[in-house]
Amino acid sequence: MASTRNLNRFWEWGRKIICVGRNYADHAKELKNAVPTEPVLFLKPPSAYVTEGSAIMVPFYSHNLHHEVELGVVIGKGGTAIPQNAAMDHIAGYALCLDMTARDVQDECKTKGLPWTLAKAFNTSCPVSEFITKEKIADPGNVKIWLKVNDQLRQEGNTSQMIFSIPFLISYISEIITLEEGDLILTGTPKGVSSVQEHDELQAGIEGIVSMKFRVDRPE
Ligand SMILES: O=C([O-])CC(=O)C(=O)O
Ligand SMILES: [Mg+2]
Repeated sequence: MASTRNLNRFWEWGRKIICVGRNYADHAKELKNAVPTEPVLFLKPPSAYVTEGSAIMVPFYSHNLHHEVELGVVIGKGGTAIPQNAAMDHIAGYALCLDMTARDVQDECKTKGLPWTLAKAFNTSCPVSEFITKEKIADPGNVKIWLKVNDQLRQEGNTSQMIFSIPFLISYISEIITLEEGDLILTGTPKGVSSVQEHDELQAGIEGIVSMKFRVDRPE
């Protein structure tokens, strides 16, 4: 049955944000990580969402906040162990997303063998664009995503470079974590991640589809 709830403001639903790491070989390599043979997964809480008009806040405990531009997939129909050949039917649409990462804290977590929660899940760590209906992206496996800091191009990639495809990810994730309507999957970032400072302006887009703008700030 079709849902009567409006996914245009999916970030208000309070559902899961499931992130895929190291899904582009060029980014895995730039951080000197091995190219994975299985998806690397982590989570952000819904309190991580921030939309245009509000600032991205540098966590007080970090001095190296990185941007990671990623294509986000918004789930329209939930499911468990969704077969790859049915995966596209479970998508309601897309959003451009930033996986903001406290890289210094992540490095420390890696060294100590600790989870990435403090590096990835803080308030405002998931800026999102407006909701993009499924029809607007004919092939999510072939769109160009980009990000500029203060008008300087830092990241540019194509989702065709993903190691694990969107149908594969939906199938893989849903075998472990049941997907629900309103969930968001962040599909990983291409190379070019770099540091941002308070007062920087981030601009990002999916070529021909959407663009968005965020300012970076630091709590007093
Ligand atoms: O922190 C990382 O490098 C892993 C990650 O999120 C990504 O590859 O998008
Ligand atoms: Mg990421």
